[in-house]
Amino acid sequence: MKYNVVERFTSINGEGMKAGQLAVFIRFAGCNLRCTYCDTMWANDKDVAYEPMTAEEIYDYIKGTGIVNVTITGGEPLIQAGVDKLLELLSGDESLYVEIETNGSVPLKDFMDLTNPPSFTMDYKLPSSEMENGMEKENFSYLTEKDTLKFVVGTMEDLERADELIREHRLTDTTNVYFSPVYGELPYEAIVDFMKERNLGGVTFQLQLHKFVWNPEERSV
Ligand SMILES: C[S@@+](CC[C@H](N)C(=O)[O-])C[C@H]1O[C@@H](n2cnc3c(N)ncnc32)[C@H](O)[C@@H]1O
Ligand SMILES: Nc1nc2[nH]cc(C(=O)O)c2c(=O)[nH]1
Ligand code: SF4
Ligand SMILES: [Mg+2]
Repeated sequence: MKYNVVERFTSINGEGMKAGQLAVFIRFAGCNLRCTYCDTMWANDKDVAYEPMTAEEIYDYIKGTGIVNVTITGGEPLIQAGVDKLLELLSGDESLYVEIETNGSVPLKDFMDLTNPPSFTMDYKLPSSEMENGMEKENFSYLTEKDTLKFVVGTMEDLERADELIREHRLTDTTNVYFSPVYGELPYEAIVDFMKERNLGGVTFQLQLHKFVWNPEERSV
């Protein structure tokens, strides 16, 4: 079994609960969605160059870095054939903290009986992504305090929809809820003002750190 790896690199994690910490990134090719704002659409091009790697080769690369935080991303990692086998291998190494960045369209129930499961950082695609119809709402019930639900917000309509979902599904009671701005869209102050007006105490506002350390277009950072 080989996986189509378009990027493998070390950096600081720019997002989520491990933001600011060193992490190893494995980025897979291909995605089943086409978000309007995607900053990694190049990885979803049908002709994108990739390095075929076995699960063992990926594991050896990760261990060779000496970094314990691992982010498996893409593209969409959970549509990769045999990804459960890779996750099983990685989950066998208790010294690793494995995070999966996933787009909310793939049923998480298929990954619930992994020993030592990874931390799922799951998007819910809001209206401005034009991909909300692809969302698997049942996934909300699989997210726990070890996971993250990320709302990437580009418009005030996105914020209103996120607030509606947070309240309807009581999301901040069960998982870590993040607001992350679509880069260059809404003023950050507008998002914080919205959080204050709606008393969204359980939500974490994040910025993609790597887009402030490097050029926002830079790859492998
Ligand atoms: C490139 S995606 C790959 C993982 C998965 N396909 C997903 O969408 O969650 C990684 C993260 O970057 C976010 N992202 C993509 N483009 C962005 C942008 N222009 N501004 C802010 N976040 C963005 C996605 O929403 C997702 O949370
Ligand atoms: N530094 C850095 N941190 C990240 N966290 C999640 C990323 C992603 O593209 O999934 C990412 C990324 O692309 N770069
Ligand atoms: S799901 Fe993720 S990789 Fe796919 S288009 Fe959207 S942001 Fe890009
Ligand atoms: Mg990224």
